[in-house]
Amino acid sequence: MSETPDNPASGGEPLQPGAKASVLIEALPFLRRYAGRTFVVKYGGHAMGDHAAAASFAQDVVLLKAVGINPVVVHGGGPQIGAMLGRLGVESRFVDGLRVTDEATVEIAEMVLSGAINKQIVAAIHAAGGRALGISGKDAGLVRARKVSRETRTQDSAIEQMVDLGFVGEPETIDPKVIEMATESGLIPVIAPIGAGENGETFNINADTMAGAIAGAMGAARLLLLTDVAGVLDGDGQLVTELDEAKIEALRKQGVITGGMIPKLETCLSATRDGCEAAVILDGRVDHAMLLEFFTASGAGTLVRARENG
Ligand SMILES: Nc1ncnc2c1ncn2[C@@H]1O[C@H](COP(=O)(O)OP(=O)(O)O)[C@@H](O)[C@H]1O
Ligand SMILES: CC(=O)N[C@@H](CCC(=O)OP(=O)(O)O)C(=O)O
Repeated sequence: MSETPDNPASGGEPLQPGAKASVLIEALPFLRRYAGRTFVVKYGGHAMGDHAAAASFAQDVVLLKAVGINPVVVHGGGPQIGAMLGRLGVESRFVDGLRVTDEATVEIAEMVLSGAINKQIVAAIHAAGGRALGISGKDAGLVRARKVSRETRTQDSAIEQMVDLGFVGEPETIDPKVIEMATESGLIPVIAPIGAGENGETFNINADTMAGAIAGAMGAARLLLLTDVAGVLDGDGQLVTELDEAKIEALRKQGVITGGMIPKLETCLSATRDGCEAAVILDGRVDHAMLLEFFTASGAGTLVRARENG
């Protein structure tokens, strides 16, 4: 389908000229505020969906770049790693949202993340008219990782025990020079959540954690976590539009925040403590979710800051 101004790739009725002008005027304060700033976008495996969803995501990223914002994409691929492990007959399990990663698993995780998915996203950005550079945390010393250990409770024991997660890592140091070089050259960095350890070993890093560490180290204006829910929901299933550390703690005590949302919110808090201005959890399945978040006054999803007005 050809993309003319009156035949947008996203479909729908063309806007009247007056409405088009209003949309652009509404975006003006946001364009002025964020020009030249870095937005770290975490694109999760669940949010990737089908070809159309990937194309819509890529268009948003290219548009951000075109208006002078510097998008940095960090991607996941948990479901896709799971599918490949299944095809190869390798069993997999999670502890507190982290995949227990033995030698065979880390090899497959790197192949899926740095190979297949990274290049699919690069291709989608190129198809949308941008230029992307696909790398992992291993490239140019971007992420030095260290091993993660977890204390957890087994079903039949009340005692916390250390669980060896194998080659699961977390960023220890970040050297964002390669990101800055790419950005200054007009490229959009697309980063797979794989890092190298002190002795050259490969570590599998949770993609939220990777994105949060990069956003914090770069002092990003925003960390955007695209997932498969509208944002953080309260006990009545209603979207919570703003959260700080105290409110998160209260929701946790009520048992409202569970599963993958716990590490996600921890990532948001640590990124904002480290220097990222704010994090937003939003629904990556919604067409053009990022544009709705950035360029409309009402925003979308849940905005997280370490402190209220922080
Ligand atoms: N209070 C909450 N609000 C929204 N989602 C929640 C909440 N508590 C737990 N969740 C769960 O967190 C999930 C998102 O985390 P996760 O599955 O790790 O996402 P991703 O794979 O995109 O990183 C949601 O699909 C939902 O099942
Ligand atoms: C250690 C660990 O759990 N790594 C993740 C990396 C991918 C990821 O985080 O992908 P999503 O964002 O799509 O969940 C994994 O192996 O699934």
